[in-house]
Amino acid sequence: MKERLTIAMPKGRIFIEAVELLKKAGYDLPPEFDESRKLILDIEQAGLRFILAKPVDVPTYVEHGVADVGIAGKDVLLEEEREVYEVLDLKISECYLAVAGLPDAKKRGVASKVATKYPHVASSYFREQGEQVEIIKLNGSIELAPLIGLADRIVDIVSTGRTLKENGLVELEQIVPITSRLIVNPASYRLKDQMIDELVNKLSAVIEGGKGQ
Ligand SMILES: Nc1ncnc2c1ncn2[C@@H]1O[C@H](COP(=O)(O)OP(=O)(O)OP(=O)(O)O)[C@@H](O)[C@H]1O
Ligand SMILES: O=P(O)(O)OC[C@H]1O[C@H](OP(=O)(O)OP(=O)(O)O)[C@H](O)[C@@H]1O
Repeated sequence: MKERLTIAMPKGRIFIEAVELLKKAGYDLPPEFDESRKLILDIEQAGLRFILAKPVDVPTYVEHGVADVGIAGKDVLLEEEREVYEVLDLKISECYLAVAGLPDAKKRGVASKVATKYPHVASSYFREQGEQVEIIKLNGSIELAPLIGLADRIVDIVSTGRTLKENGLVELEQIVPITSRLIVNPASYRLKDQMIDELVNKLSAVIEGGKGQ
């Protein structure tokens, strides 16, 4: 039987750019890919199986080996710290993690509260800065926290800066630039090295080729 490679794809924002990248790399993805509500899609001739997961769960599927490879934002990889190899920067879904707050946030002083979807990244960052903060985990609408008095500052993704601006918040510090990465299960990397190398090489060619554009 032909060997099959299972790829964990993040639904949502990254999905469209990732599909475009795979198509440019020569993977003939059927039109149903863009429209389907199915969570498992097979491309028999190419020996590929795609599973569509919530972005934050992609490293979990790859760590457990039910997916051989996956596409995940660097933000998720930093937060989740899963046992996976990060093999390629796909240079898609660019954004960055930043500290933000109300314009007077820095003057607030001790017992500072920070709201975030990224408690691990945020606590490491403030520890490195030598600042003691209380981290409050939220799951979305992070910008609401300082407006409503739940926190003084937030750690969140910034892309266009529009969400901060429209809510009267300002960026205080940039933490780390973010792009999506190709991740690989360590055992799959040994057992399916040919298929994985082929995928990495084809994607690399597109990424390198796109640099000058
Ligand atoms: N403006 C942005 N806001 C959030 N994530 C972004 C942005 N731009 C790029 N990204 C990337 O996209 C990923 C999030 O994708 P998406 O918003 O679809 O998932 P999600 O946060 O799980 O969404 P939801 O919780 O609404 O399902 C992030 O991990 C990040 O790497
Ligand atoms: O700089 P911008 O281009 O405005 O993008 C950044 C915003 O987008 C994301 O939110 P998302 O739309 O994923 O909503 P949620 O996290 O609040 O669910 C992120 O958490 C910021 O709020």
